[in-house]
Amino acid sequence: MTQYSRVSGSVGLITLKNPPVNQLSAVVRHGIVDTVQKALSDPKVKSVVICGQNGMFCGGADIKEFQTLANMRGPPLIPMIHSIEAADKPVVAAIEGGAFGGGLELALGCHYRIAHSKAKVGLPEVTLGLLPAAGGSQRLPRLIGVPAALSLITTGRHITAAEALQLGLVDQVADHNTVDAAVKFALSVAGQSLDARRISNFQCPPVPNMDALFEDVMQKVRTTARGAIAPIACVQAVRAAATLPYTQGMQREKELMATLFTSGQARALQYCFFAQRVVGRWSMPSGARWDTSKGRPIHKAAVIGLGTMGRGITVALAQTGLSVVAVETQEKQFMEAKKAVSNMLERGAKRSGKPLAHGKITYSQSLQAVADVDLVIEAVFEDMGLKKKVFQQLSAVCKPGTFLCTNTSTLDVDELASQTHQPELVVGMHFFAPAHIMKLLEVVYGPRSSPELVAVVMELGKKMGKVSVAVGNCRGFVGNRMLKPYRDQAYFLLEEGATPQLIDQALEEFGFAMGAFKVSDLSGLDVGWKVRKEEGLVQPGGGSGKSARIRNGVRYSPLGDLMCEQGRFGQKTGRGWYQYDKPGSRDARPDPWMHSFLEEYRARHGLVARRISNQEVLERCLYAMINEGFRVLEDGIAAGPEDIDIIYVFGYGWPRHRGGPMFYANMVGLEIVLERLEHYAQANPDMPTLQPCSLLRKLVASGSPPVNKWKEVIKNVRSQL
Ligand SMILES: CCC/C=C/C(=O)SCCNC(=O)CCNC(=O)[C@H](O)C(C)(C)COP(=O)([O-])OP(=O)([O-])OC[C@H]1O[C@@H](n2cnc3c(N)ncnc32)[C@H](O)[C@@H]1OP(=O)([O-])[O-]
Repeated sequence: MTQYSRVSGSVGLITLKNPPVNQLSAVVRHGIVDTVQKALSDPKVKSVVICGQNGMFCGGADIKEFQTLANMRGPPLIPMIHSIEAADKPVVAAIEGGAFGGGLELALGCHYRIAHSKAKVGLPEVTLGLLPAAGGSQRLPRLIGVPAALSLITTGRHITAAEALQLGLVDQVADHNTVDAAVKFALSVAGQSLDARRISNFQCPPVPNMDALFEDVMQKVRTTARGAIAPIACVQAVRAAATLPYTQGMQREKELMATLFTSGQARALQYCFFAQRVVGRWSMPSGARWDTSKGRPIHKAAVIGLGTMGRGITVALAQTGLSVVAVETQEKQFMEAKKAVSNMLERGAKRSGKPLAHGKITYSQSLQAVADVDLVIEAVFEDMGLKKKVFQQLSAVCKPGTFLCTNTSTLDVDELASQTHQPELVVGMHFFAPAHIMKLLEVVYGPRSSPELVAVVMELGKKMGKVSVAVGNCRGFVGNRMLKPYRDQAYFLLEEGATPQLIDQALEEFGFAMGAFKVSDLSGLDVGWKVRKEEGLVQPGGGSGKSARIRNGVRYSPLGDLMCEQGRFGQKTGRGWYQYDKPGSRDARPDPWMHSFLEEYRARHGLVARRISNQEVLERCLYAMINEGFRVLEDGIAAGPEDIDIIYVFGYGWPRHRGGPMFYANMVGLEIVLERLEHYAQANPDMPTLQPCSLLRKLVASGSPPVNKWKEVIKNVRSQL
């Protein structure tokens, strides 16, 4: 797992060999300790180079080893890195590919660092609920200063070799063979004094107003962390580096890490890391899979409809380098969209430093312009009649074999597919607004969709930098289907005595970016109203008598309809569940009007307001959503709990440090979730979404296995259906 050789006569070359990313598993740490010892005791060796095989320096500690402490055998990282730093022969890190986490900490223990120009480095431990606890939190601020170290350690962001050179994190950047460059460099520094190269001996560069700096950073981090504890511990560790001698700083680093390491948050974040990779290995109920289905290259794509979603999708496609035909038939929208897309591209280029992608887009007002494209994404208004028409036209205009995709967020993808000559070439591509920024893409296949098309779209998603999750077709797919019972419970709680701000506060304290009512104001109450009207659910004035709060035999809250009747559509009208300074403003303030509106509503329906606790808000909203998640699994709409969790983390603002709804249910305890659902279902027999799903019961009966073991139980439940 580590290879040792002597090169150029006097350089000991240590190569880390542990695919896929040369992670520092126990056997690699053993290898490093042994080979460093060998090099230092060999009189012929005057200097040492450490590199990684296959163009990758090191991806850090082996995250799989964190799952159980028992796995963490072998030499610990800290003394291993100390012994490298204390060596009396120069040690040079040759960084190709990347040096992340423990990998960068290893490099910081070396006396010199040479990076390839395409390499990236970073300390991403915070994203795994940890901190750089192999001396990284103490060495990095000593090397590059407190502000830059705080920025890297609290965000975990990866930086380029050029930025690392500018910060003084690496000493040299090589354009060609980095190992050769490092060997040459090692020969040139052999025999030189290392006193000034041991970072642990450095003082942190002084910072004016240090207390104010840390207070400011801590405040910002607390706001963005939304309850995550690792970013806060990272600030505390860097503060220790800035204020304490190295050994005491290391002690603080160790104490902070001990708290984080065993926290549920670290488990949740590490679960998310692996879940994100699991969803890439998609499968369909037909047995088609990611590794047996091959796509074909897409050279030219089209977007139909240039409203908000269509514009974002056009930008996302153009930024991958594809040629894009952007079609909008309405003159006014066409002109506005051209301008908006151009602005979005310019902003994107500025942000990323990548060249502008203007030339990639051709605009047209005619559907005929898409005749020669390989793939079309329809993004017209969310109306089944309109979408059906577009699909009929596309089927007639496009060349045979063109993949047709719809950006619908809830409508039936199979019904749209049935409008075309080749229904197997139709899938859903459910983007989230703004489509060029939001990471999630739900790829919705139907029973007839070809695996080739799913492979094409999953690959395209990857190129656009999306986290793509393949899911089956049903109303709302996975994300919006689970959102409905969550939102319904929020409405019911309002009827029972809560306020929008009480509910939102409970959800935001839990870690959601925004509570249910702020989200509703942002996306517009009129959107759901239109859908409910089409479904025949809306009664003027909300209806009267007992039936006003019942539709199709189940509980219904007309509150949203009443709000819309008053023109309260949310941010766009300056009034919604909250009030805003002016239409379009984002600063939500509680609206005293809401108090009398709710009181009057409750009086009309004979409801007596009661005190609602935060716990009840969380249990009712989240467990209803989780219960629907179990139904999604039972129905085979999602391949596994990881798919659901990744959808919620990347598309719905679910706090990543809580691992996604299904992981969270497991953390709470499935038996507790079941018991609370039974309790609420009994109290509300007209709310079927609170009736515990049979899969949840089966899992509890099977001893509540961990999430990664659910698939077995799900298979059994499905085979009995
Ligand atoms: C005291 C302790 C202090 C130190 C703490 C740390 O170092 S914490 C660690 C700090 N380090 C990090 O947080 C870095 C985490 N890693 C990354 O960010 C990226 O993997 C990458 C940028 C290194 C490569 O991106 P890419 O898109 O080229 O590739 P990809 O992402 O698809 O991964 C390929 C495969 O490698 C696997 N795997 C990867 N890393 C690890 C690991 N450390 N371990 C185990 N496995 C790892 C990954 O699961 C996947 O396996 P699969 O699914 O094929 O079976």
